[in-house]
Amino acid sequence: MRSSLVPLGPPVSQDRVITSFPKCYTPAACLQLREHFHGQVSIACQRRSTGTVGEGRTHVQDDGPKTVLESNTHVPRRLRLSKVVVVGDLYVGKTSLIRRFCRNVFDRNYKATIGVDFEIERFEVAGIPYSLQIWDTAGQEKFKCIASAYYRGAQVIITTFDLTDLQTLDHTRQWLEDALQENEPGTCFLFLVGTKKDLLSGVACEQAEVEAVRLANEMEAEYWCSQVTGKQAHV
Ligand SMILES: Nc1nc2c(ncn2[C@@H]2O[C@H](COP(=O)(O)OP(=O)(O)OP(=O)(O)O)[C@@H](O)[C@H]2O)c(=O)[nH]1
Repeated sequence: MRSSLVPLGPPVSQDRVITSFPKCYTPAACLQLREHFHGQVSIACQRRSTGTVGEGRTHVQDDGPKTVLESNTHVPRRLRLSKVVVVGDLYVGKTSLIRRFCRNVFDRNYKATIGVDFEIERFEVAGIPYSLQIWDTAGQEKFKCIASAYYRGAQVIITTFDLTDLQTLDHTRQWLEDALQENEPGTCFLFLVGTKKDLLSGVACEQAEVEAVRLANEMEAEYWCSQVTGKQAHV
């Protein structure tokens, strides 16, 4: 079935088109992909998940109700969008992580984030356009109150620390607490990300990761590590 939503902007890059799903999230579970699903239910689901998308009309014809979502390019449509907030101490690599993910670049020169910044990354999930709005916050204490104004309404909180500096891991609990304070309990997916894995190896790395996994379990977050340098970038 053809997606009835009008994509905004240029086509989504191939690596952002998601057609395979983890167990339980099969394409068959997506209403918009079911050929014989009742049109009115499909349109209701599309509306529900987007708020305002789909200025559709329902035509009742002789052979039963048929729903047509018409693309009206003059009417701005709201994107399906999730807000991701990245927090953590200064210099741990938040900006580098986001820039590698969104632009596939890495810069060794440190330029402190002033306040906040954000990137929009577009995906296509089961034929439906979907975007992540990724907020990069400043780690410097003096910008904390500016950055924290942007924590509200997050669906995902990524708390970062530097694997080579375990003090930054100790501080993650506070960063997470601050971000959670601005959001309804139980509404955010939580991740703890250890950065700069390329700078650490052997026992030191194992020890840092054991500690991080333990803390992630306590925070009910999922632990990941990253290295965003060179061609071996890995998140
Ligand atoms: N070797 C290595 N260096 C990294 C990695 N990620 C970031 N860096 C370096 O670490 C420094 C700090 O990175 P940023 O991404 O600017 O740190 P930040 O957390 O955004 O800093 P603030 O904006 O001050 O909060 C930069 O010099 C980066 O080049 C990594 O995976 N490996």
